[in-house]
Amino acid sequence: MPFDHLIHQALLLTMEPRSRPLAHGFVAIQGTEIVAVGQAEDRENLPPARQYWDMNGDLVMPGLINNHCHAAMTLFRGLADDLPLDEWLQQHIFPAEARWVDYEFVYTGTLLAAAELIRGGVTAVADAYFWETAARQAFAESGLRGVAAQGVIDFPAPGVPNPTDNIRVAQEFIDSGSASSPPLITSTLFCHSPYTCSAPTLKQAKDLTRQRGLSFFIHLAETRWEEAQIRRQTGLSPVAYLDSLGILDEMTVAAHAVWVDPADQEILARRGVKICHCPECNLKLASGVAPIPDLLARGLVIGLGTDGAASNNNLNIFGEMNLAAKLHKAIRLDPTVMSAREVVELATSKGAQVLDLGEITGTLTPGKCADLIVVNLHQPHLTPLYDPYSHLVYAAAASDVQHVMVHGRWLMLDRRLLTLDWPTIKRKALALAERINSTAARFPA
Ligand SMILES: CSC[C@H]1O[C@@H](n2cnc3c(O)ncnc32)[C@H](O)[C@@H]1O
Ligand SMILES: [Zn+2]
Repeated sequence: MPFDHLIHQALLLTMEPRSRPLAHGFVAIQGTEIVAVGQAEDRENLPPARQYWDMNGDLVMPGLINNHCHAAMTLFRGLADDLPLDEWLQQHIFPAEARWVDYEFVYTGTLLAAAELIRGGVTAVADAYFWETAARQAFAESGLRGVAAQGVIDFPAPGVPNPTDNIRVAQEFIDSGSASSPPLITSTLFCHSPYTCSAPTLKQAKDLTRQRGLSFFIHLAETRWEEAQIRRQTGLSPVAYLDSLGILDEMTVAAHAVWVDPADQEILARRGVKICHCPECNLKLASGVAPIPDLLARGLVIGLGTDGAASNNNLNIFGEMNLAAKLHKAIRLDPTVMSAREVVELATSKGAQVLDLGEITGTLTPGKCADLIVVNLHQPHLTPLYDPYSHLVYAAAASDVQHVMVHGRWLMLDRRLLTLDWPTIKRKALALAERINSTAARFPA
């Protein structure tokens, strides 16, 4: 029986442990699944395919994974810049969210984000926001894989005016997801932070995700302000505080982990907490630099994330790879840390493990889902090529992604989006932005 797609004549990165780049590589796909991977000479025993895709030497690799995003915040991009996190959040973003964020805002903003993510080679994303049912719907339409997490915070929030309802709303979101959501999207919750969620809220939220076997997400140890605040309130660091509540385990994903001293690092490693490194957002908000080489040396599983477009200000994982590779070299005065290969692993195979999707995606392996991207190497800035990992991290751009496939389905071919109606998304996004712009009290004090 013929299989569906044969992607061939590729420079292939499978991203399996210890794998090497394969020249004249191929990937055979049946339905949603990869059925064979190899080099030209291994093709002889393969049945014919329904469709052949000659990549003419372009790079084929697993899709990139964005481990931390607030997709709908694309509609707040550039609204408030050049501020520290506490001021950015409390005086600008929370008031703007209170005023503007509803189902339609989140739906449109997430479609806008999905377009940017796909065009940047992302095939799986972990999102967290309010009105997350709208985000889940938008992701489902886009064809992206991902985790949609309903935000939990002990303040009035969009769609959850009374904070005492926050866990109930998250539970309903999770349960409606397992009943009806498309198989590519997992539904869970995201506790905003140790400084905006009370101890009972954190414990209830963790209990809920434990009962359902889901990942628990949180912004953790992001700023020096947070560190000082939690120490003042509890006498413990943010990491030690969450550990004292029983929150930390291998199904906990901590975004940022900037202010983690060796004792915190030891706790994170012992509990098997997964980390999402967001270097660009941490630089822009001047939050600091997470000690990623130390955390990697302790064996933690780490992925990369952009955070939202209002604090980054893009959803570009190529940019995160580039920064993650260079930042730690400069801080440590050591160019050997964070090799290009290691950084591409964070953006692919390790990123999938962070989202508990390691069995499903993150490497080009027979039996896993066909989530892959094709990078156009036939360009001046990528010619000649000695080391594909080097080009991906130090030379390539998001716009070099030519084709994107998720779950055996092309989402983009020759940079044309196939699942999303870009003119409609653009029109709706501009209409919402016009309303935001026309308000005199854009930044209520
Ligand atoms: C419950 S998650 C959504 C919530 O988080 C806010 N947010 C976005 N980026 C950050 C960040 O880097 N640190 C803390 N909070 C952030 C977002 O505006 C939503 O209110
Ligand atoms: Zn965030």
